[in-house]
Amino acid sequence: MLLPESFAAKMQELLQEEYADFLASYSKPRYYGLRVNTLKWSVTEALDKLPLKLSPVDWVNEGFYYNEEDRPAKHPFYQAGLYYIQEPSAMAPGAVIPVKPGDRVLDMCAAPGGKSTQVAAKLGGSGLLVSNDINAERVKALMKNIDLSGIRNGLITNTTPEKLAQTFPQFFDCVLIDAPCSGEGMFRKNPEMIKDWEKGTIEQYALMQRDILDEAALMVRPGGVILYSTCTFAPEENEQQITSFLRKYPQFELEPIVDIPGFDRGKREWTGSIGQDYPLEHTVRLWPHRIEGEGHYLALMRRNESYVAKEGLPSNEADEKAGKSKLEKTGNFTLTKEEKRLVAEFEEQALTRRFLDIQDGDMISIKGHIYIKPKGLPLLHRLKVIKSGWYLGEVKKNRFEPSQPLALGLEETDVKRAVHFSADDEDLYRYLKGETIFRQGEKGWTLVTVAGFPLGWAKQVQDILKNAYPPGWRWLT
Ligand SMILES: C[S@@+](CC[C@H](N)C(=O)[O-])C[C@H]1O[C@@H](n2cnc3c(N)ncnc32)[C@H](O)[C@@H]1O
Repeated sequence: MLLPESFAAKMQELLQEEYADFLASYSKPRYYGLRVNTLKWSVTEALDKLPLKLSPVDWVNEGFYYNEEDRPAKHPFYQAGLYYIQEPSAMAPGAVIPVKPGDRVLDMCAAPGGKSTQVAAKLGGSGLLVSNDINAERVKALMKNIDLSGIRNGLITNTTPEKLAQTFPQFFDCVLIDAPCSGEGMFRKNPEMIKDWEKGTIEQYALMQRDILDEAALMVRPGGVILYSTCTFAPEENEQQITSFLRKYPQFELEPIVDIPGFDRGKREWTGSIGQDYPLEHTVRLWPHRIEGEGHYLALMRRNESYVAKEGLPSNEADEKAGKSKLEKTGNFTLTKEEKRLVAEFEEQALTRRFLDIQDGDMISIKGHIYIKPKGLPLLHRLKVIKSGWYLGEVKKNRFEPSQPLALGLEETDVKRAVHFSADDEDLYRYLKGETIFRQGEKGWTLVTVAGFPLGWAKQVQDILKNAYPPGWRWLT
């Protein structure tokens, strides 16, 4: 691989005697990884049932290497959200972030959802995950991955960090910033990134990262953490960025990231004189010549409990009032009597449980689209909200139509009717392609599964299983 000359020269200067090994790593093939989605099954069950040759990634219990030719994204288990395809080093931030069930977590730069889906598994269905990205196109992929993974306690937004900070002052236990960066660590995985790098973007990225970090600082509760990560080697975006942050926000302190064989420590010496007072060796560097994965940097910063905050928006009554009146104008979120009746009718016909037994949240209607919205959220009127919790389906004229995220967030035992296909059943492939399937069954909405794991809906009408697999999800070949 031909590396840009100035990049190579800078890395040689930084790495010195290690540079030869670093350079040699670019002649080796990249690694392929997947992460088991423990919201849906355990690692043991996955290892037992996945028809793939897997070997463990050292730094994440759910992470595995697979062989490229096995193409796990082409297996129906992928369509059931049983694993996420993720570059092994990219699993590190989600592995080290100290999220526990019940936490409130913000993933500020979330698309396409690698870290969000990992964090959601750590939350185990409780607490709140807000996944945001500023890029509307990328948010579509984020939404699909959140849906696929069966995440029910997630809010997806497409907004600026500034607006997030106005909405969520000192709100989160953990804020994850998987920052936009110059991407030097991804040259081997994606050589296209070299072209972007050659446009000379390190300084621009460093500014963007600084702005994102500024807003993040406002959203962490005392005692909470920020996990900052990049996939670049440039000290300007890593140790130097973190040093500037710590100088500006003395209420934050670096916390050591667990020692994992092969991980290197952040370097004070790469900050000139400014970083000398900060324990940058608590931060972590992943190098392609030291581990089986690409380049990354991680820093974990905890907000001091006892620090008296001057920042953060105090609750402002006038502002709350304006927000409420805007919400009232844009739609009343309480279900109408008719909507309640139709949702209850669906529950009665198709499910073994009531929605509100399944998750602790409020059922809301946004123009007939029914969600279970996580409890305890502030007013969201400043934000472009893409998805408010678990999307159950739509009330149409005289009927309720269940959604794809509903199917993927259910368990086999939650439904009255299901058709179970094995992974090699030809009818399963017909279903995934959107075709009608001829088979007998009891009339009504039927969950379709692969080996018991939900894939989507079909509607049994006489001897036909009418396919409700969403057009955008269908297999084309
Ligand atoms: C490294 S990628 C995130 C990858 C993602 N965390 C994952 O694991 O799949 C960085 C993301 O930051 C987003 N981004 C860039 N500037 C942003 C900003 N100011 N606020 C929020 N997101 C931003 C980009 O659209 C991009 O999707």
